[in-house]
Amino acid sequence: MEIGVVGKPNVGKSTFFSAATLVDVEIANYPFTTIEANVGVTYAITDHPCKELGCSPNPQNYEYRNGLALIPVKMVDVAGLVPGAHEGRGLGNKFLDDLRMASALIHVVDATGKTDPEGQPTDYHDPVEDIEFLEREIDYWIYGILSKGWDKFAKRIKLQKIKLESAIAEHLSGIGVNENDVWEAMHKLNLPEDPTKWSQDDLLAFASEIRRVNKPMVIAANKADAASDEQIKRLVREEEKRGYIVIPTSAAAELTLRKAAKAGFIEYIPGASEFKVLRDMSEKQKRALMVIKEKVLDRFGSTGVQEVINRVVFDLLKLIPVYPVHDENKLTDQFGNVLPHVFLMKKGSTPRDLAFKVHTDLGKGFLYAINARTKRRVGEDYELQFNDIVKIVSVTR
Ligand SMILES: Nc1nc2c(ncn2[C@@H]2O[C@H](COP(=O)(O)OP(=O)(O)OP(=O)(O)O)[C@@H](O)[C@H]2O)c(=O)[nH]1
Repeated sequence: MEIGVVGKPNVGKSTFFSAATLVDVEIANYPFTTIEANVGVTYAITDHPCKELGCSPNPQNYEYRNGLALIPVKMVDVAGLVPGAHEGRGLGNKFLDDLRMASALIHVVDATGKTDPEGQPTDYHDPVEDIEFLEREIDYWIYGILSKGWDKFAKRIKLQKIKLESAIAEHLSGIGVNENDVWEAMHKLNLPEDPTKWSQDDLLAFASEIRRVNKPMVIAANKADAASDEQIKRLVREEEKRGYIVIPTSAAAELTLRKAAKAGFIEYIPGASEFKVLRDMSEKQKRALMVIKEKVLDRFGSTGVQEVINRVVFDLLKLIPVYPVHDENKLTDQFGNVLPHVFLMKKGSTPRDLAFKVHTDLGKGFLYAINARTKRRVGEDYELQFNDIVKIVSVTR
């Protein structure tokens, strides 16, 4: 699972990515390694079960702070969004390759409107247009993949009576589309069962629908510190009408706060509405932090960056944190570590899905699970809940 950060030049995309991935904690057991420069680790942050249960955890694949769980998530800086990217213009191909891997997107726009479509300074450019522009780029990209050899493809499917959803899903598997996505898109548009009857317009509409289900997007209305209330209100109103989550952000403020925290000047937990000064600073540093407090934290409640990440993980991707344990009474693993691991599971997942995520053998030998909160046995049909603590009982153990 990767979150892609996209945006045209100069909107603050790099600042957003740097801020989001600047972490002052190192976790030994990331479920992934970062090898490329544009790949980083960010955190989804939410209440930890110990906050409610009064325990003291020994986290191994996440971080714990003040009752919060910081859960690592992979983030990719998707560079190269320029008009015509879908045709390979500019960094187009690299752009599309990074896009292909992303499960969800954060679209960073300049809420002040002071950046033109090519990323140059301007008096006013409507950020709403940037959002429509990115949608079009992605739509045409998917359409391009689909329409290539479509007639032949459609005839073959019809002739050989192949299931349409699975054939299209296979055709689009390179961008992470599955049969369910295809089914959803087809039914929403009421497209004919016979693919030879699909027009070019149908294909484009279908591509658009696939984009909606396969590349869900949150809008970061960046440089909010420099934007007027009116500008932000309008952007939020326009885009919420079109189904988007829009969050005012100040990536620059978040980067400054995280750097100051990393250097030990302040205590700051991403997403917080305040910070605590720990050490004496120069006048200049103090002033910079004062400005952030007044222009960003007091005005918006936070810098917005962490909220964007949390909304992507918990609302858009509908992931829920679940903690597997060995001992449902002590909430520990075999070695006595309290709630050592967390897994982000798709909402609707079952204990068996969790078992498979922990280890294939555990999944294969799955018998039942115990909900550590209720101490009740739950079966395969149980739907895992946010912050569940679960003991898996398997024949392999
Ligand atoms: N006022 C304000 N300025 C910001 C904010 N975020 C970024 N900037 C400024 O916007 C300019 C562009 O930021 P970058 O992060 O380099 O923009 P980018 O979108 O990554 O641009 P490229 O690297 O050219 O693709 C820089 O001068 C940043 O300091 C913000 O939240 N508020």
